[in-house]
Amino acid sequence: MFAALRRCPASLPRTICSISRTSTLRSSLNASSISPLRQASGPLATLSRQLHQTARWQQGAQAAQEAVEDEEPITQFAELEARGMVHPNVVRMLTGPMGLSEMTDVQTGTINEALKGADIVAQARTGTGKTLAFLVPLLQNIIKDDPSLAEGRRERTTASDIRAIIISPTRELAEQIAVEAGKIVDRTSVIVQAAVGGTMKREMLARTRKQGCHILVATPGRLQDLLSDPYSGIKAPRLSCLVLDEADRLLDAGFWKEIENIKTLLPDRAQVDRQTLMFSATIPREVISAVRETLKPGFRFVKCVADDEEPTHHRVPQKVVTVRAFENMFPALLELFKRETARASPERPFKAIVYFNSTAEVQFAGEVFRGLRAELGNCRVFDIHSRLSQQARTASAERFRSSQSAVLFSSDVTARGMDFPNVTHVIQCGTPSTRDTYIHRIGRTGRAGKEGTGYLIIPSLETSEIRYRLTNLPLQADDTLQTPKIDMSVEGEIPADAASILTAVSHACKGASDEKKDAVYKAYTGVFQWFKNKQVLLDSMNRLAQFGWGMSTPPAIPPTLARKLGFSGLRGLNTDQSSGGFSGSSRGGYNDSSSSLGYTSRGSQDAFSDHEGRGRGGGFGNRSSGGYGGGGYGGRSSGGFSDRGGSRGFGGGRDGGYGGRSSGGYGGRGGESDFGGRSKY
Ligand SMILES: Nc1ncnc2c1ncn2[C@@H]1O[C@H](COP(=O)(O)OP(=O)(O)OP(=O)(O)O)[C@@H](O)[C@H]1O
Repeated sequence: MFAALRRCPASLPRTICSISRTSTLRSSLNASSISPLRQASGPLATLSRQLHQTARWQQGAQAAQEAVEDEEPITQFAELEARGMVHPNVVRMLTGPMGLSEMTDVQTGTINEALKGADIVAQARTGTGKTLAFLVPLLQNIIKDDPSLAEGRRERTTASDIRAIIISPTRELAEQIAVEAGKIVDRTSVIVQAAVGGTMKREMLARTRKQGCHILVATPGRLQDLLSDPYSGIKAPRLSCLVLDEADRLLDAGFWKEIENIKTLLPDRAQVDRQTLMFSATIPREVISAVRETLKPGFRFVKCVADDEEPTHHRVPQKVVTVRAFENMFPALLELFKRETARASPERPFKAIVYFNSTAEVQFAGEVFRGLRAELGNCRVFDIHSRLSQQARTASAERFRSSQSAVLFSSDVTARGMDFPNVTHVIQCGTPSTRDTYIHRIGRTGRAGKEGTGYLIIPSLETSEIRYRLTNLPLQADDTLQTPKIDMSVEGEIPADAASILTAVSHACKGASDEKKDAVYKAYTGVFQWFKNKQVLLDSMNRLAQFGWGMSTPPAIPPTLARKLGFSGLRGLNTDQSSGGFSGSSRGGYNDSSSSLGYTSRGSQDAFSDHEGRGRGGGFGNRSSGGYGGGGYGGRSSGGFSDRGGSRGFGGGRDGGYGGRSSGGYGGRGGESDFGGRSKY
């Protein structure tokens, strides 16, 4: 019942409010009685009609508001108009062009309360309509304060009359929210502007000065810059609402300082009353504790996911594929793409987002898989990450959004809030940095009631880590792919289709730029900082360079950096940046045949034994299906990787084969590209 949504006095311990769908009560106020239109013509007649409509609506709204004060909450958008709670020019956009009728739980839980002016912290699963849950009351409250804005007369306004500010952690999300806001204000005079980093500040300012602004959607850095710039002209002296979308992210260490600075640039709340709305799919307890003092007494915590419930959607199965080693990752990805593309239908084409934990991996995957498009039925391949210009980021996002079938390789710039239509698969390569990151990423599929599938592909050395990081999630082991199990370092017979995948990936990786491989190699040292056994990590990275990328010398790590990473003195470490080239000599401590370095099949088994041993202790998800936590994959029999069909060899010495010697230089690198691992926003 809605009564479960309790008031949360700021001075009392936090109240966690749960919410459930309620039955709809018919309103005593009929929509047609609110805004009857008289026949008239000409601009004056139109203006008079609009003012009359607004005046009538205001009267109706007041009466209706009083009548419904104690009624059940509203669950249909149309009722917001019928009960006089939201202006018809807003509601009819929602129910008309936007095609919405029933409100989601989080909308029911927040819109009613936010319309009354309460501060709100709302937590609801991904893709459940949180954006409209704050946009609708925010807009209505602006109209309530200034009814002349309800009509679409487009009167001139200024850049210094901002009534609401919405802050989003990422640029793409800010732009998306601004587009959504632009839709619902369409029949009003309310003006929406977006201000995001990476775009021309001058252009934004010129546009905003010309058109004015009532609702500003911004990223923290750009907002702080605009508000603190005395010449920007951007001001919010009558600010009535502040929204923090993805609030937990905005309040974590990465943005906290900027948000605090922004608050000092806003009107004093003692002088100008302001509503604060905070939304996210994940709101840790600490966030509530941290913000309690800054919220008005009586704020509501609308929690649409109970603590003991899974935070992800039941209709999104989530599978974990464990690959033997780093070098199995891309073959597993290609095998999965091929299988899922084959299963797709014209009604439901394959559309996937693939997340990696570093920008370097995203860039490399983009290059490699663009070279493999023929294997994917020519489905489009995009990448998006913080190293692209904002223009290129926006272009990638837009192209992916409008594609029927495509793969988007992404860093966490798209992990939160992005509403790409009809994403069928979210594939996460490597364990995400936090459980919340996993939840937000998986939330890019299965949105607004649709189906979707999640895959997590992890190297076996991460098995114990995911049990630690990804608790209380419905993860299921999946060992239906062939390539994850193949030991690339030993010869053995493998099925023809798997061999063909390995060959294709091998060619594509060998053809990819050395610079990107170097960047991935260094990025791994950051991504896997948590991994204690540095020798095992280095061995695994070197296996990737050798068997995955066909390099005879692993990329170099400068001595100073090696020291910082705890890599100094490790077996197989190449610190010689000037060695330049695939010498195959012992200088880099790495070549195809050097068994002393532990790159024979046995050596690699040893490298993983630590984790395989630990994996045995627990298992994960559906243990009976095997393959996860059940120990390592067995060694291969000798005999050479060969295509069973005999058409394509996969032997160590063959061109294009794994472990083959490569020609071409591997020069020393200037600078440290992408070191530090985790992708930035
Ligand atoms: N009441 C509704 N009925 C049907 N669809 C809706 C409704 N409200 C919103 N939607 C649609 O649902 C999709 C997801 O909405 P939205 O992006 O606001 O989700 P979200 O909860 O903010 O997700 P995230 O947690 O990922 O940020 C959008 O395409 C939106 O148009």
